This record gives sequence, C-alpha cells and structure tokens, in this order.
Amino acid sequence: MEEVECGIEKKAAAMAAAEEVGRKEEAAASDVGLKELSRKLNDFAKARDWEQYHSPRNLLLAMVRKGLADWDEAEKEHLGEELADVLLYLVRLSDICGVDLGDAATRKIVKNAAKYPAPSKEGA
Ligand SMILES: Nc1ccn([C@H]2C[C@H](O)[C@@H](COP(=O)(O)OP(=O)(O)OP(=O)(O)O)O2)c(=O)n1
Repeated sequence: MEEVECGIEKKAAAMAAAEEVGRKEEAAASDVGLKELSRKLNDFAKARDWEQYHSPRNLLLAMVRKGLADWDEAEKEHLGEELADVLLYLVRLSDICGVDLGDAATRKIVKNAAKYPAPSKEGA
C-alpha cells in the first residue's frame, strides 16, 4: 500500500514539474525578441523559396490587408492570429528594408517623449 502511495506521489510530482516546464516555455514564447522572430521568418521564407514574393510592397500590402480584417472582440483567438500576422509581416518588412525594428522603436519612443512631454506633476 505504501509503495502504491509513493508511486502516486511521484507521478503527481512529475506532472507538477512538467506543468512548470510548460508554463516556463509559454512565458518564454510570449517574450520572444524581434531579432528571433526575424530569424524565424527568414528561415520560413527561405525554406519555401518565398523570398521572391517578399518585396517591401508585397509585405506592406499583406500587412494592411490583415489589419483591415473585421476585428470582433468576441473572437479573441482569431483577433490574436490577425494581429500576429500584422506583427510578423512588419518584422519581415523591417528586415527586408535593413531596419533594426527594436532599435528604431526604442529610439522613436525617446523622440516621442521629447516631442510630446508629459505634463509636470509638480503642484498637482
Ligand atoms: N507569401 C506569404 C504568405 C504567408 N506568409 C505567412 C505570414 C503570415 O503570418 C501567414 C499568413 O498566412 P495566410 O495569408 O494564409 O493567413 P491565415 O493563415 O490567417 O489564413 P486566412 O487569412 O485565410 O484566414 O503566413 C508569408 O510569410 N508569406
């Protein structure tokens, strides 16, 4: 009897450990960097010989077409897929145009802050 209980405990511990690994993998996937996405998209296009179709114009048109889709709040999963497509096309477009998107976006946030300063909180 004790042996059976020990076996069940071991199985529960293994399942908890697997769940923890799954959670960590999920967190890592949602925290993926732009350079990693860029590399994956490049591999994806190369493997299919699709580089010929990925001109800046085609990528921009594909991005806009995805962005024009009906965005229904009730269909969160579908919305996520459409927004993911927009992001992937944008990352690919940036790569094709030789733009470091992470760097450009970070610089632009700094520029935006200088252009649109937040109201001072002093005396508020
Ligand atoms: N020439 C292409 C076509 C597709 N893709 C990749 C980038 C997008 O992430 C995804 C888009 O594929 P679809 O246009 O088939 O879009 P969906 O999968 O959303 O299908 P649908 O629009 O029919 O719902 O595939 C790509 O890189 N280059």
